[in-house]
Amino acid sequence: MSKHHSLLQSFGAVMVLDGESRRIQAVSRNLNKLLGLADTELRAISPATVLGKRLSQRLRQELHGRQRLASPLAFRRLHDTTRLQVHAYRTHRHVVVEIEPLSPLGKRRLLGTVNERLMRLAEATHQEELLDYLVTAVQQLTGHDRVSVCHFDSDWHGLIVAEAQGGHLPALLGQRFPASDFPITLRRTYERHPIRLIHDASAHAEPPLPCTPEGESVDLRHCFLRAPAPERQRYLQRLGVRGAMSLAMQGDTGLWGLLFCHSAAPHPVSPPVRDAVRTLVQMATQRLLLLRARQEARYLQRVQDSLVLSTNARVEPQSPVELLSAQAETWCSLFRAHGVALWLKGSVYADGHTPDAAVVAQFVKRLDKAHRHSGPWCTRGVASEPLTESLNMPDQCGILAVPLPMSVAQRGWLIFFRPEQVETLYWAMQPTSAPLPPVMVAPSAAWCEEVVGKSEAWQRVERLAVMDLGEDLTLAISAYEISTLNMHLERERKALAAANQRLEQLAHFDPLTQVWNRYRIEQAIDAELVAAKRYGAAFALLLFDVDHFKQINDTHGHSVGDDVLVSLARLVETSLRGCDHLGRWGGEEFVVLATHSDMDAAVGLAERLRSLVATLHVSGLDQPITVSIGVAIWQPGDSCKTLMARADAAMYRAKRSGRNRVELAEERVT
Ligand SMILES: Nc1nc2c(ncn2[C@@H]2O[C@H](COP(=O)(O)OP(=O)(O)OP(=O)(O)O)[C@@H](O)[C@H]2O)c(=O)[nH]1
Repeated sequence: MSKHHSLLQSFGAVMVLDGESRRIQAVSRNLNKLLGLADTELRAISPATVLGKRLSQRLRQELHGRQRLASPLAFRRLHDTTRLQVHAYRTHRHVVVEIEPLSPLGKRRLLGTVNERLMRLAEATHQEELLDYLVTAVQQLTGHDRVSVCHFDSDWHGLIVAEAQGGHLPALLGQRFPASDFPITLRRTYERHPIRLIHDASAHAEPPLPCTPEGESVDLRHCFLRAPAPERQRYLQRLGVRGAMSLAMQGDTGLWGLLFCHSAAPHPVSPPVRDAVRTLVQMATQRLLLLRARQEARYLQRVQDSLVLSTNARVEPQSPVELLSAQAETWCSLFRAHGVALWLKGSVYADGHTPDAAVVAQFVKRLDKAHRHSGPWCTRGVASEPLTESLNMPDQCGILAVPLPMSVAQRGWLIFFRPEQVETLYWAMQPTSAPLPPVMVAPSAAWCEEVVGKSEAWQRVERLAVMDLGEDLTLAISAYEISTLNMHLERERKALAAANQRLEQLAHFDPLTQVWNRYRIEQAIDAELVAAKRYGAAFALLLFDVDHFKQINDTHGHSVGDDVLVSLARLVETSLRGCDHLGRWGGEEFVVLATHSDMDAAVGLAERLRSLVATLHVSGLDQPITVSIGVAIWQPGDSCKTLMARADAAMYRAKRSGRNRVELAEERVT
């Protein structure tokens, strides 16, 4: 335990009791003065002599099983007008009682003033207004020479953001205190004891006097009256400060800042004023957090408003290139960036000031390895960051990159770039490590430093917002990929349908005449045979053959022969009923399947067709075209083969009987 942990400031007095709070084991030297006791009396006192019987009993009760008094107790000693305030807490072995005089300040008046200040604080709508009002109000209450608010940045450097000046100390507004001024142990202390009062930094600190022979050193680390550590004393001296009070401004994620009250001369602050300042600071901090939360919410809303992508994308999906060219400007202004790149499946899409595509790809490769989790990655010093220092990014200083979880195996990246922002920082006091310039400057003189090679810092809210944007973009790109995939599928489906149709055509139609081929007409005949067998519905087959076709071919050429076949098929097909079918049986032979037809109807149809064909005129052919037709009527027990054989025989009979005729097939002998 370092020595100063058992030294005390003298603006109050301390009594160290045993663990039972029954016996005094040590007191501070000034206790007798505070209580108006003779030095000789000190050795013989008990808690009851100091506090009175009732209060010492109450103290024992309240500390029973508790670490500290819930709130201070006030008392007045017999025959004495001074009111005193008592605080007490337990250490490992002792109970430490701190006693301070209460100034006869009009408590009512103080309350009224504090209330009025609180109301004003609660009405502030901007951080600057709020803090300016806070420092002014605190200075009026405590009378310190200078009251400042110091805000910590993410590196724990403190910037003085508001200040009220009484004139005796130099201004610190806009200056910074290095993080080394606020070591972690000091910051932790503020979590436990949000207020620190140093009445006189130069005052001689004293150890408590042991009152019993076994009196041992007491740990006064948590004592409000503890003396400042020697290094803190020196620090304040360098600042020209003797009286100091500081209060923690506790944010939701840690210490937001500190409120400092400094005076060039020793400066006491009575307990009620301290309480009032503490209330004001707490209220201001709450208000501050609320204002910041509102500001962040407004910013996030703006980012949300720009996230129409996913909704739009569902209606009209855009490609990554389209997305980027439509949104890059908005995104860059939201994230205060001068360039943005989108890395997807090995391709880089970029807008604004970005490094070369090859450099982006290299960066992504490293990032993918080094940064496995789903949150964003950022730096404000590309050249000094191990991941990026060897990459050629001359125009970039800051990078904010968010992964896009496109698939389990592969991530895309959305990357924002910020330029360098040369910043002049004003530091409070010369650094102790730096040698002093030959001409002595006041040790408290500020010095300024130009910070190069850094971009503006990426704010917490920006890192949150970029995750929203990343998610939205992932959705938009996935929607686009799905729609492109669907488009391909649709195209393939159509191509397949067309191929199927072609296949069907080839399989079922005669390529020359476009009427059914033999295979298809046979299928139709078989189907008709099944129906006829089941329902007894008669049907007929008409087999016809062009007369002297060889001679047409030989005389006029094959192509005229083809024309004859095509014209004939067209003519016959168009003159048939919808329920009858025409098929090419082979060569110049055709078959008509006449459904629901008995002998009369079939012969009638054959005759009609025969005379119709005789009227056919084909260009390049001056002779009439005639056909010989054999008609076979379905009989129970018929197959396609037997029916066709009968029709064929009838047709040959027609040929033999002089052509251009219809012959009815003989009935099958059963
Ligand atoms: N142009 C053309 N000719 C074909 C086609 N298919 C078969 N032929 C010809 O049709 C002719 C049929 O002749 P034949 O079987 O002797 O009969 P025909 O000359 O019509 O005599 P009859 O039937 O007895 O009146 C042959 O010369 C075949 O080459 C075809 O698709 N186009």
